[in-house]
Amino acid sequence: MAPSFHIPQITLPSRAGDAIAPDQLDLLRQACLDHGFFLLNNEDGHGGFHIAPEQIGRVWSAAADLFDAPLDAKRAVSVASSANNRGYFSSADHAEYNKDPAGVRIKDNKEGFFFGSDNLIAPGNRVPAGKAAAGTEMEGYMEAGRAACVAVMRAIVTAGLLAEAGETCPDAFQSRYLSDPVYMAKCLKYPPSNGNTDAHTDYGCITLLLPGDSGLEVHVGGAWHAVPFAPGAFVINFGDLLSAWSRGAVRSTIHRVIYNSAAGAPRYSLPLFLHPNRGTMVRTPGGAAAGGSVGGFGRPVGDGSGDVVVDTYRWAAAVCVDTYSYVLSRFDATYKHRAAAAGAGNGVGTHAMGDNAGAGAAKVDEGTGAISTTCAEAAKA
Ligand SMILES: O=C(O)CCC(=O)C(=O)O
Ligand SMILES: [Fe+2]
Repeated sequence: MAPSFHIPQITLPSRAGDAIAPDQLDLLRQACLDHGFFLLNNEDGHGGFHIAPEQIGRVWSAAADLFDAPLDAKRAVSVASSANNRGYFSSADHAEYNKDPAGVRIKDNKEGFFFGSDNLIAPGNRVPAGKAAAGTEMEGYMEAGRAACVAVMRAIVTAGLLAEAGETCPDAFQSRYLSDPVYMAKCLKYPPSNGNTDAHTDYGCITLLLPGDSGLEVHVGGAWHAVPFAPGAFVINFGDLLSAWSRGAVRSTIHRVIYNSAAGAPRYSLPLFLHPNRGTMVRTPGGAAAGGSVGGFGRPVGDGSGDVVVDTYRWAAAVCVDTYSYVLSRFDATYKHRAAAAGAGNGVGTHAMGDNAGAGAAKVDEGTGAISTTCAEAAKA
């Protein structure tokens, strides 16, 4: 049966250990099971997560400032000329990745700046000459967004969605996997007409998106649905890695952006992608090859509606995935310069795992499985 389509707006505490309201936890759990999208309130009061409106205002100004740099200055810090995958990119720097279930093609024509945490390949973000202040603002926003992602990951564990991986304690989960997470943010700009992002799934654990306008769509129940735009709220969605980690309980769903502005304004957006600490191994469920259901959640491979969650099960066999190598493998698959480097054999793009179990098998460590945890906080939930 096709999942129901409702995108709830949820309030979560930002402080580790603060209780999550039971009704909010229920909404979050259902959204994860159905389609993996919800809106996260960014508000103060009743313990709600809060990034100050002043900081949000500053980061939007910083985004506009970065793109205002002359094209030459942007190209001088091209992601293609960086050793750590940082800097300016356009659709020309990306490999094709359209995943529209019906094969519909839209032209991806956004541009962006890629920022990352220091533990992602090597430290050092790159911004055009004269834009250092905007870069610092983006880095400050990434820190605030990282905390929001950690709060959501704790809620996922509290909601029991990682129980099949043996993870039921938010404190243990946070200290084991999120004490020094790997993360990246993209500062994106879409043109006023036909501003698009191809249909895709995100590949990591959690995406915290600050959209500047409507245009985001998600494929559920065989059809595209608009994700509501609520100014000031974040959109949260989940990637292939968390979907696999949760044995399919948390959905990684195909989405895209189609943007046309009546006012002739560009669309800016700020997605932030969080991955666990380097060294984290995740045991995936397998099952895609057998075509059977996966884990006690009984999630079938696809739901017959066309919004096949096949990437959830990108690993046909149950394997232990080195999450950091996996992230790099996705860079190799999606950024042309990294694929080229891998082909040239210079060692930059040699993480050829992730898309198929065969290549991933080199990274398998079957001895590293999930670790059971229980604690009072989970028991309370
Ligand atoms: O710009 C948006 O609203 C969404 C972008 C997105 O899906 C992504 O970067 O993964
Ligand atoms: Fe995305």
